[in-house]
Amino acid sequence: MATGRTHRPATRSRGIPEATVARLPLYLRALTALSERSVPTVSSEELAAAAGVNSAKLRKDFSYLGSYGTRGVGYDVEYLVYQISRELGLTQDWPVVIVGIGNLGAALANYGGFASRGFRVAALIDADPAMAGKPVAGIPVQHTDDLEKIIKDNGVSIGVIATPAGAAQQVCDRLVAAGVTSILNFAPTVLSVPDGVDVRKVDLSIELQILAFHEQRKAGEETAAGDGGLPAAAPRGVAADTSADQGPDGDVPAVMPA
Ligand SMILES: NC(=O)c1ccc[n+]([C@@H]2O[C@H](COP(=O)([O-])OP(=O)(O)OC[C@H]3O[C@@H](n4cnc5c(N)ncnc54)[C@H](O)[C@@H]3O)[C@@H](O)[C@H]2O)c1
Repeated sequence: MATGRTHRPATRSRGIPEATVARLPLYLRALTALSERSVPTVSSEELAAAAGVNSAKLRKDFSYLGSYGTRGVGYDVEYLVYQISRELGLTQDWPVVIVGIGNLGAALANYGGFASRGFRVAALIDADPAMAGKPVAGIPVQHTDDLEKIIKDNGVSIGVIATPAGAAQQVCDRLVAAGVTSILNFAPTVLSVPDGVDVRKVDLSIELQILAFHEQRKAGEETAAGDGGLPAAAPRGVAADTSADQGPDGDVPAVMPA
């Protein structure tokens, strides 16, 4: 039984390391922005800067995709978008269910960024009978009594949990029993899942706490500098790495099965 996240070997079956897989969405985001500006090619240095990654690492990552670019020209933006999308499994449609349609669940349902990245919100599920049938983002909310049927009918493998913490494990268990194998958890609790189920946790308050830690250090350094003494904390080249390539524990994140 794995807790919170599943443990996978550092290298996936197709030979692409997990750390590379975790950076692919960063490249894709940068490449999509270039594509929207109709930029035809990009150098590894430019793309690395846009993605916030070291350029040698980027070239190594792309070598796993069999993409080496052309000397003096760089990488073909459209082709790389296609290659990375294919590698991440984004060239197919992924039906997603959101469970818990309160403030957060409704905001997620209204977020257009899922559909544009191939994640179709197939159903919204909530335990409150008063919400059943009410449309949110144009989709009628369905009651949790029908959760298993909804998952099966829609062939859903990805579930988003936006319930209160106390309900999250039970919701998770039902999703997994119904066939969901990837869970994005917004509830502030650690979920237990069987092997083979991937869990990604999003917690904005943890991100804020990390920023607060850095703010505190900065304030300490300023005070010490003002005193004319040594800095209270050694200056630390803190990479502003709040990107998704690191989980909150600094581990390489588990990824959704492609
Ligand atoms: N990860 C983050 O950064 C972040 C940010 C905000 C909120 N949250 C968390 O997200 C969750 C939702 O927050 P919110 O503000 O939307 O709360 P909310 O109270 O507005 O909504 C919760 C919804 O879940 C439903 N629900 C309760 N038990 C359920 C169950 N067993 N099955 C299905 N639905 C159930 C409720 O009927 C309600 O509609 C909380 O756990 C909160 O702590 C996380």
